[in-house]
Amino acid sequence: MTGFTVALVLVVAAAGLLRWRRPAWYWLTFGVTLASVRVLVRYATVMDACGLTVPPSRWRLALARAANRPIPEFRPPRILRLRPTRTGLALRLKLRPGQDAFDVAAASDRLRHSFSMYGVTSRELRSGVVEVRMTGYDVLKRVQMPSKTDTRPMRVPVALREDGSVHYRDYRAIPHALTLGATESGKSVYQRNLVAGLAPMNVALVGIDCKQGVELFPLARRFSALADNPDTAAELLDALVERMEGVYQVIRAEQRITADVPDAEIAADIWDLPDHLRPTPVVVLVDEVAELALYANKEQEKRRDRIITALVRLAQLGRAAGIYLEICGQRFGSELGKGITMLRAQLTGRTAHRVNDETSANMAFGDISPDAVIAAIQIPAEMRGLAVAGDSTGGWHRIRAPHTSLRQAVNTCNRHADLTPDLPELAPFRPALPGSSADPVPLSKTAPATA
Ligand SMILES: Nc1ncnc2c1ncn2[C@@H]1O[C@H](COP(=O)(O)OP(=O)(O)OP(=O)(O)O)[C@@H](O)[C@H]1O
Repeated sequence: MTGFTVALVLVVAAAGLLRWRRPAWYWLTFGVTLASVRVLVRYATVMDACGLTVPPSRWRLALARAANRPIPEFRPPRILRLRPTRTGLALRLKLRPGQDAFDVAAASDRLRHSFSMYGVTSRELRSGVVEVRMTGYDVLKRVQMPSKTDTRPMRVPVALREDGSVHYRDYRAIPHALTLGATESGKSVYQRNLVAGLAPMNVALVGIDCKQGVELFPLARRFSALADNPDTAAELLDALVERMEGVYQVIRAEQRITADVPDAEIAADIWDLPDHLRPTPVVVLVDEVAELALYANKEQEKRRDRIITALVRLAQLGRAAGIYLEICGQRFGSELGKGITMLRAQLTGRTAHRVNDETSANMAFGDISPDAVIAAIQIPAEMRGLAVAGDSTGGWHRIRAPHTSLRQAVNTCNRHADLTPDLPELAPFRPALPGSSADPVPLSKTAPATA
C-alpha cells in the first residue's frame, strides 16, 4: 500500500468513527462539505424526481423551435443561496411561476432521503422565496446549544428545534405559556432551562411549587418570592394581582402626563414607559398546577376558587403590567374544575412533552393544531425531554432542551443572585436562602413517633 492509500484509509476510518460517535463534529469536519457538493450536484435531478420543476415557458419553447434547438428541460426553483450551518444546510430558493411554498413543504420527506440528509423542513420567507433547512444528523439526540444566541430582553434560548435552529421562549411575543407532560417526561428540566436562561436578565422570578418546593426552592437565591403550598400560593397570587393593579396605576399616571404633550408616545404597557419608571417584569413559574386546583372540603374549595380567579386575572391583564405566567403540569383540562378552560385559553404558548393519552395531547393543542396533537402522541418514551412546542398561530416544532442538571441550574442562579430584585409587595414571600437556619429540618425530627 502506498502512503497515500494508508492516509486515505485513515481519514475514511476517522470520518466513520466521528459520524458514529460524534455526529456534530463529523458534520463540522467532513459532513458539511460532502453534503454541499451532493446537494449542488444532484439538485436538478432531485427536484425533477420530487415534482418540483415546471415546464419551460411558451416563449422559451418558441425560441428553441425557431432556433432549431432541442426542447428546453423542465426547470427547478432557482438557488438564491446555499448556506452551511452548525447542524446542516440552509437552501434559499426562488420559486418558479406556478409553484408555491406548500409544494416544497409537501416534498420535504422526498427531499430528505434524495439528498441523504437527516431532516428537511421548509418555510416561506417572502412571496415566492422559500428556505429549505436540512439537518445533517439528529440534532435532538444530544442537544448542544450554540455558544452565541440572539439574546434580547425577556427572550430565552430554551431548547433546540429539530431543524437545528434555536427555540426561544419570548415573553413579550407570547406572554403566558402552558407546559404539559406525563411524569418523567422532562418538564422540570425544561423549566430549569428557563430559569437558568432568565437568571442573568433584569427580571423578578416568582415560583409556586406545590411538590413541597423540591424543584424551585434549591434555586431560591435568584427568586424574589416562593410558595410551596396552596395556602401560601393563594396569598402570593393575591399579592401579584395587587402589584399588577399598582403597575396599571403607574401607566395611567404616565398617560395623564403625556396626553397633553403633542407627538409624545402614550404608554400602553410597561415597555412604553421611560426606563426610570419601568417596573421590573415578573415571570411566575407554577409547577404541578393541578395541586392548586384540588380540594377535599369547602374551605379548600374556596381557596381553590381564589387561586384560579387570581391566575385568570393575571393571565388576562398581566401582560401590560409585565407579569408573565409559565404554568406546568401533567394535565390541564376541564376536569380540574371551573375557570380552567378560561385560563388555558389565555396561555397561548404551548409545550407538550410525552403524554399518556390523546386527551392530554388535546389539552395542549386541541384548540390550536390537530397536527401538533398527533406529533405529541408520537413522542417516544425513551426520548425524555423531547417536546412539541406550538402557539396560537397553529405553527409547531419538535424541540428538546439541553440536559441541565439541578446542580448546574443552582450554580447559574447563585452566580446571578445579586440580580434578584426585592419587590415590596412580595416581601413576605421572599424565600429563606438554602443553607440558612430556616431550612426545613429532617422529617424524622419534625414528626416524632407517638407512643
Ligand atoms: N432534555 C433532556 N435531555 C435528556 N434527558 C432529559 C431531558 N429532560 C429530562 N430528561 C431526563 O428525564 C428525567 C425526568 O425529567 P424531569 O424530572 O424533567 O421530568 P418531569 O416531567 O418533571 O417528571 P415529574 O413530573 O415526575 O417531576 C430526568 O432525570 C432526565 O434524566
